[in-house]
Amino acid sequence: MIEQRIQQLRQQLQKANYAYYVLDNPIMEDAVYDQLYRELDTLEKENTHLITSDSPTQRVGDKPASQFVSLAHNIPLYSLENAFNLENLQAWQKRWQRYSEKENIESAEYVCELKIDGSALALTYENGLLIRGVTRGDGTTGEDITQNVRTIRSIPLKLNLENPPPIIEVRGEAFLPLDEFDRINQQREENGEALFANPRNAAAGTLRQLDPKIVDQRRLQFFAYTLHLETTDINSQWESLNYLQNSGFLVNTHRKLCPSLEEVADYFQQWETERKDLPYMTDGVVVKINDYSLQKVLGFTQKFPRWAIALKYPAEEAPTIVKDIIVNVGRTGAVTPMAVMEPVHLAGTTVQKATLHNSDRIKQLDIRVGDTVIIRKAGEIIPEVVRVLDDLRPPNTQLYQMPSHCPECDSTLKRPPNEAVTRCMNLSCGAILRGSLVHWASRDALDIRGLGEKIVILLINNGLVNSLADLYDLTPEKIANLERMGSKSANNLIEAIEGSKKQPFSRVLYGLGIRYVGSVTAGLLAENFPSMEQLSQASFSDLSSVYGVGEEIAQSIIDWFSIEKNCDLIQQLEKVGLQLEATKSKTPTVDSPLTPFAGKTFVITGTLPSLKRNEAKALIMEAGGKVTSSVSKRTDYLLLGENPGSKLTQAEKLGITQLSEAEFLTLVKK
Ligand SMILES: NC(=O)c1ccc[n+]([C@@H]2O[C@H](COP(=O)([O-])OP(=O)(O)OC[C@H]3O[C@@H](n4cnc5c(N)ncnc54)[C@H](O)[C@@H]3O)[C@@H](O)[C@H]2O)c1
Ligand SMILES: [Zn+2]
Repeated sequence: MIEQRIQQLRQQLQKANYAYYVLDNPIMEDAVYDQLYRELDTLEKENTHLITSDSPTQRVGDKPASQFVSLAHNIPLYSLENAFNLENLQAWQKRWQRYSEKENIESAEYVCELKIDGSALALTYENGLLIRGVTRGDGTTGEDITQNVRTIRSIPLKLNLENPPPIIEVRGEAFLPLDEFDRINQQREENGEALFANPRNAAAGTLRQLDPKIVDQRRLQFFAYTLHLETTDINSQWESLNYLQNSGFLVNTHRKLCPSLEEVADYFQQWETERKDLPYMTDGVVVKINDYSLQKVLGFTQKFPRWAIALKYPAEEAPTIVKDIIVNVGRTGAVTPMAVMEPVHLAGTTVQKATLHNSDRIKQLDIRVGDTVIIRKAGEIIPEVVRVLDDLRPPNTQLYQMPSHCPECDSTLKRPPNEAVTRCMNLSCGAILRGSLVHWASRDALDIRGLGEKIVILLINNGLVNSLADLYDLTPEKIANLERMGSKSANNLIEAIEGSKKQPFSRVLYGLGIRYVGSVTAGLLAENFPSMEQLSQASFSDLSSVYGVGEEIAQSIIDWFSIEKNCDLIQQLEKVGLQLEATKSKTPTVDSPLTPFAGKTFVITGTLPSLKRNEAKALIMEAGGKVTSSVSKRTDYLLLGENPGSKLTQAEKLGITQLSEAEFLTLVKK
């Protein structure tokens, strides 16, 4: 079993290496590669008899492709050990201290450098003149690309030194600045050529272009970070960087000399956000022991220097193994398949479940229990399975079939024509009732504190609640005996339920959980149809002609009121005293502190860093403002997110005030 996993991981990593190093066209994210690599490395360490010399853990990079002359490096170019968090970093410090028998020293001086995501080069200067430029290749042999290297403007052809040493070797990273990367890809798109996956691969591909003229047109740059020089004057990495800078190289200015590991941690955290504003890609921080004599004591493993480590930033994609596929029935009856996975760290949290959306998506992915999959989490959304790594599939897996019956109530599941979603159609299904109650009590709906999923399950299982309206028949006596309840919390809960009767009509409407009727739509509907009576009588065209209410929503409302059970529910809710009519809306006064945007018109464009569109809309409306979809002279504010569209251009033309999410939120909170 383990032997087979090791075999499969090796094959998968070799394939990835070939695509990455030889074709400059990666087949997976770096973070996914890194994690599969770690899995292999751990398995090999636990089973040392299974290590083979051709394993990807035993060598650096891959053999270069053959168009260029191969050259052996005088001094090998090593890879860097990876750390993925501050604990890894501390463990590394302990390791090198033990190795150097310097366990007693508190710490050491470290040089922190940004880890530039490009391609490593080794440059040789004889008597101050550039004579050779070689790629890293597999670390021992690279390709002679001197002609191409000569086109890079930040690489001096002649060193800026009065008495240059007879021979010096400089290493550093060739990279493409982001704007240049965009320009090249734009041009490639216009020419119908394949696009580069990322700036690193574009840089590596460019360096290995056979035509130096093309290389010259793509403005590669180079940061120098390693100096090999036979001299006694330079005793540390920090001094060598300054020497490189004085010799005419571009050395990254964001380097920092840190007296201890705490400063390293600060540097790492600082650049986690600031790196996003840099005009080039970085994927971490390289930490190097400053003192050359200590570096010498530590030396190298087969692959890495022991005196340096790359601390990488968390990724949004990671591989993991599927342990089970389950389905979840939501409050609308929608059946959502979910993958249950080996827990994995992703963008700062541990993840165990990912959505598989629906049966079409499952078919498309062909995901099976036992598969290794890549999951992704973008922003705050539930993680999803991006794809299956076929090469890592164990033998004898079974095709996954969606269940034909509801796991809650056992009624037959249906998939309406033209819909991707499978549904439980049984309106008395326990899952639907449970989901409806939780939604009813949720913050944006009736906001009933203390009525969470656990209590809802208890109420249903004890036969106390069979519909939303039953909540209002509960008494402290009826619920005081429930598990973990007690008389105090029983009283509180009943009080909270009672309090929900004062919640405005729009919240009741939202709380009903009619499909597509979110809290913003509920607000719009309540404004245009100020009572449940009026809403239930509204025709399709009445509904769909309301600004912001589309045909889909209109149909969904009509469908909802056509179900007898729903109409009964409305009657019961009316009887128990919920607000089924809107109270006269007060016109907000301009300087009311609760309505800082009274009468102001907003347009939202781009992706906001933390708020969803609907949340932003709701905040604006709560603060007395309104949201329209296009910019005009009447627009007061443009709420500006990332990748804005033409609305920004329009707003700039009209001189409309722009707000970032942060600025907006401070105004809202005033
Ligand atoms: N996506 C894939 O399929 C795939 C395949 C193979 C490798 N990879 C990636 O490549 C990595 C392994 O490649 P690697 O051996 O080049 O190691 P590495 O990228 O983890 O670290 C070594 C490299 O860092 C670079 N670097 C940037 N700034 C530096 C600085 N200031 N000081 C020193 N070095 C600096 C150098 O190019 C050096 O060669 C993996 O961790 C993985 O992320 C990805
Ligand atoms: Zn059901």
